[in-house]
Amino acid sequence: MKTTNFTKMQGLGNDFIVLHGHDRLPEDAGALALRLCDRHFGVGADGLVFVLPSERADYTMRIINSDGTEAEQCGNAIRCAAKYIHDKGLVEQGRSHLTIETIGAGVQPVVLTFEEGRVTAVRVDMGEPVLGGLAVPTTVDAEKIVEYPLTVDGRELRFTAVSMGNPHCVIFVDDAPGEDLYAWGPKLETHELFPRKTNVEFVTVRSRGHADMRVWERGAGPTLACGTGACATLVAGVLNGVLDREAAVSLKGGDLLIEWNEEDNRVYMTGPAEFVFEGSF
Ligand SMILES: N[C@@H](CCC[C@H](N)C(=O)O)C(=O)O
Repeated sequence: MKTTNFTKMQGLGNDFIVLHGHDRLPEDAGALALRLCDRHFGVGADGLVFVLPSERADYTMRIINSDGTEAEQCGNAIRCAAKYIHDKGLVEQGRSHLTIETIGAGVQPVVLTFEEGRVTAVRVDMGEPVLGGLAVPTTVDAEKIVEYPLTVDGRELRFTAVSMGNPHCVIFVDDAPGEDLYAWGPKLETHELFPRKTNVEFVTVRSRGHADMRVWERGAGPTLACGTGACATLVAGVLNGVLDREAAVSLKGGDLLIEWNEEDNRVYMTGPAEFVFEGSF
């Protein structure tokens, strides 16, 4: 029987099973993610991450959600992939600048921070945000997608749709940590307004430089952190005039520093990545 080695990693508690050694995404990647990500019958994770060869960058990262669907992009996973690529010796040791290709954001430059030769933090160029973008149908005017009204089960909400390569629906509320994600997450994720479904972020702004965010992820449910969600939150906060272009976004699993640069229009995310354990199946 064939044995495959894996590495369990996490970025702010958003956890992944990382596989390396395939020359392309396997055809059964979705089925494998469903089996391995299961927290009772498998290894347990929010997603399955493949570190693959790239013709345009140092490596390619592909991410399959725990429900078996592929996501275009994942902020926490790309930091984990960067640490994996360096610390496992896939590039020369001590090299601080890498490029990683994703299907949602193309070639993404990343900058590594080291302690005792090991990566502790990663700054990722997450690309240019798109207002609306693939988050909403083409029939909705992108200019109107800031604080767009939506009624779900009698609750009147307003959301800002931002694509960071993957779709996000950002909702500003009074008490994000108090939101019942299980009640509202699935209804918003699968709402007919979002053609490719959506990640859902509830956000409470604490100051112009700090917001609390809770997330219900498309294809994974409630996770402890979402990097692309934190980026979408910052962009939505700037567009709504409530956040500065650089802010800390506090998630259940910890904080991310997000910057939306005025000059190049790109979003930069900085945060940690860690190994958890190794195994085989
Ligand atoms: N946890 C992620 C996003 C993972 C993909 C997402 N569930 C989707 O389907 O778009 C992050 O850190 O960005």
